[in-house]
Amino acid sequence: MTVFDRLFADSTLSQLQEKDARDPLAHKRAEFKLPEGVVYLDGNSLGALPLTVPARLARVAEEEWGGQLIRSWTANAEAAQDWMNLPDRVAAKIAPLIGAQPHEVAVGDSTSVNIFKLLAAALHMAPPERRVILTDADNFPTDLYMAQGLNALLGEKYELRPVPSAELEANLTGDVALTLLTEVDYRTGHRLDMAGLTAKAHRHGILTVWDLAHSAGAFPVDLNGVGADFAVGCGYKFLNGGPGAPSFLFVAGRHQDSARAFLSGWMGHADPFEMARDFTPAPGARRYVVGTPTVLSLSALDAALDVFADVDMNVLRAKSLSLTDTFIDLMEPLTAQYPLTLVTPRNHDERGSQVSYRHPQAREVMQKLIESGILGDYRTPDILRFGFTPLYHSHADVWRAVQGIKRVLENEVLEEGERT
Ligand SMILES: Cc1ncc(COP(=O)(O)O)c(C=O)c1O
Ligand SMILES: Nc1c(O)cccc1C(=O)C[C@H](N)C(=O)O
Repeated sequence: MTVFDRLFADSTLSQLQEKDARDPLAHKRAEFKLPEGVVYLDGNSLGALPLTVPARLARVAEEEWGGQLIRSWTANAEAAQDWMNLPDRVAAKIAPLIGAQPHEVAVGDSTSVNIFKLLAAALHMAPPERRVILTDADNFPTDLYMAQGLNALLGEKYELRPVPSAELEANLTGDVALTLLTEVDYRTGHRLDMAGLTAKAHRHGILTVWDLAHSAGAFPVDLNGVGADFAVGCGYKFLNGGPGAPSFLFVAGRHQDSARAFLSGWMGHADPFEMARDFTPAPGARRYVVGTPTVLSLSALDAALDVFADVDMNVLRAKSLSLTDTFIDLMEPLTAQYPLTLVTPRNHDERGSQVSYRHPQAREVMQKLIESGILGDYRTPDILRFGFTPLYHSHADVWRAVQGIKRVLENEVLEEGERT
């Protein structure tokens, strides 16, 4: 780097630091544990640890489990500490982040399992002559696999129709029973027009199942505002609930009488301890809670969600766009010098909170980046993916990440022995 380069780089950094000084969310970083010397750009895969979580887990383990033992299922209900209603309390915290009412949200199981529950409910509601499940050809594999598995159970009655995202709208036709779409593509970061697609689907009598894995906690989501029918999302990404955190599902209030919970477990019963022989669903989305709530992981997610209590999601979105714009701008010279291609749309409405590039040696580049403390993701076949979490990233972090990427591209990956 020449003296002039350094001058330019320094002034860029100081401009970014000025932005950070004005950042209304800057104080949130202190609420997370982030290791020194690491730029963590993987909160879209596993969110960082909120500092309140370990103490909460210790309390649940030592006092509620160790001390109260089985009484904790119902003890301290007045202080909202009974385990039995923990899934509903967590649902009530997620609801405002996704534009839902608390009774429209259930928390528990994995995203995959919740996709199965909602596909089953929606297919059962759809007119029987509609035989197509429309999905994005590049949807996350588990979404495709769950649809394939359910269809096999239903005797291959349906056609799973995967189409490129640009052709989704044209494929909203009268034979389609439902759409199964992920709002933000896990590889490219491309964000679908959820409002537009939902409205058009409804005009054609099609139900919508949205996967919000890369949306919830990343920007404001307004499920009721767009009239969505069903949705699922992950607890461990932008909601920071920890590895394997329970997932959430959403069933619009207007569908709750007609949608059926086919995985009808006793914890979704209106009165589990009545021990009745037949399933009577609990009111609202609670009927989709299947078995015994996973108290430890629900408690971690419950504590993690408190981070959002004082966060205006519109401010969070503005910061996310500023971080991703900054990253794209700083990376621009590198795309001219190296075989890097931006695959995330520059248009704000068309992206989530991640930025991705294609690179022919993406796997090796990401390996080197991780070794140097810049933690992003490699995704097949050639994607470098960087997730930005406005709660704990600064613009200076973005600058540091780009300097690190530049160093790796300059020094490391193109050595002959490492070519694949
Ligand atoms: C779009 C999408 N859906 C679902 C999942 C995960 O599902 P599960 O929580 O069942 O592993 C992921 C990531 O793991 C994802 O990116
Ligand atoms: N869910 C994951 C896991 O259990 C282990 C490792 C990574 C993940 C992921 O989050 C993958 C992810 N959904 C993705 O966006 O690629």
